Amino acid sequence: MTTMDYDVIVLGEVLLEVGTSAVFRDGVEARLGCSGDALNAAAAAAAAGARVGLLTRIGDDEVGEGIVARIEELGVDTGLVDRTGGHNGCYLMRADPGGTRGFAYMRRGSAASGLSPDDVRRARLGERARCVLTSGITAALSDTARAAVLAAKEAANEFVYDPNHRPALVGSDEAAATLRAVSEGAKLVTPSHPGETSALLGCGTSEEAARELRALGTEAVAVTCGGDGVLVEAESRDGSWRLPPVPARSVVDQTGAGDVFAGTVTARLALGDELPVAVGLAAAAASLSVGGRGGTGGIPAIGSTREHLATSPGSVSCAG
Ligand SMILES: Nc1ncnc2c1ncn2[C@@H]1O[C@H](COP(=O)(O)OP(=O)(O)OP(=O)(O)O)[C@@H](O)[C@H]1O
Ligand SMILES: O=C(O)C(=O)C[C@H](O)[C@H](O)CO
Repeated sequence: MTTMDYDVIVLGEVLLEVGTSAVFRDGVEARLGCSGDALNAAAAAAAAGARVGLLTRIGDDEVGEGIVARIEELGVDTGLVDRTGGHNGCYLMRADPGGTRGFAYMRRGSAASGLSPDDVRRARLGERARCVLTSGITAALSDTARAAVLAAKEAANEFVYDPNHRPALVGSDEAAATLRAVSEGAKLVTPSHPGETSALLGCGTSEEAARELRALGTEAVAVTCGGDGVLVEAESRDGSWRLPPVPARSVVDQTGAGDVFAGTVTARLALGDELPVAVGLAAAAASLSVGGRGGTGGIPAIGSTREHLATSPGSVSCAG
């Protein structure tokens, strides 16, 4: 096997994150961070042991400097980052005491919304990465960003897609069309249930959604069901199988749990784990991540993830 520069390249936008525990008003206390589904997933993939590059555009200003420094601090390579003109995207994130969140975006016209197939061509994904991970949020940034997602699907050796539907960014018909366009031949698709399975696939159960995506030609599907575990359907198995929930030690903020799942499972598959092992580790990492604040606040190192999975009731083996 030839040596590649990266195990995983993640395509998407990094956002400034302004986190509060109250509805926004003048003078409310807030916590500033860096997040966005692409960074959350890339950081999780790096924490899971992969060599990860982020393919994105970041504003060529002081805020952008801070964002690049944070990406590197999270163990993610910035060699594919284009420091371009324009402002960085931002979002207000409110986490209620139970961990449920609300988002408000300020990202229209952001630097990363200029992502295009040219960025994908320049990155030489097929030569440089075992696996590419991107999402419905990336495709919703702009028409050119959606084209970049489609180009990434074509160029990638292996392609993982997290539908991450955000109705504030894109209508469900367009998001569903993108999901259908990228599903054929994808290595893995990770919709969440019931939100995305119903809005994008019109399915009432996780099993139905998994079957629908498999019929579109996806090699494997992992439907994430919040605290209720993960439903997996793959080529190599008879029908579907369900990973029991990996109970969280504490639930502070569920923002980014799905991104941590997607980043971890992609990393572990790229590193050669079998699907059941990769899914188990991803669920354990996501379960730990809800104990921290913000999209990158609670991402565990792989050792803690393995230990958490091993001590979870009904745990599956994570050897290897
Ligand atoms: N309360 C919880 N307890 C344990 N594990 C959780 C909990 N919430 C989420 N998880 C883990 O995270 C995975 C992803 O969660 P979920 O299905 O809510 O993703 P999501 O809606 O895509 O999240 P996001 O869009 O914020 O990234 C779940 O399958 C589960 O493994
Ligand atoms: O990337 C985005 O658009 C976000 O909404 C930021 C959040 O961290 C992300 O959605 C959590 O999954």
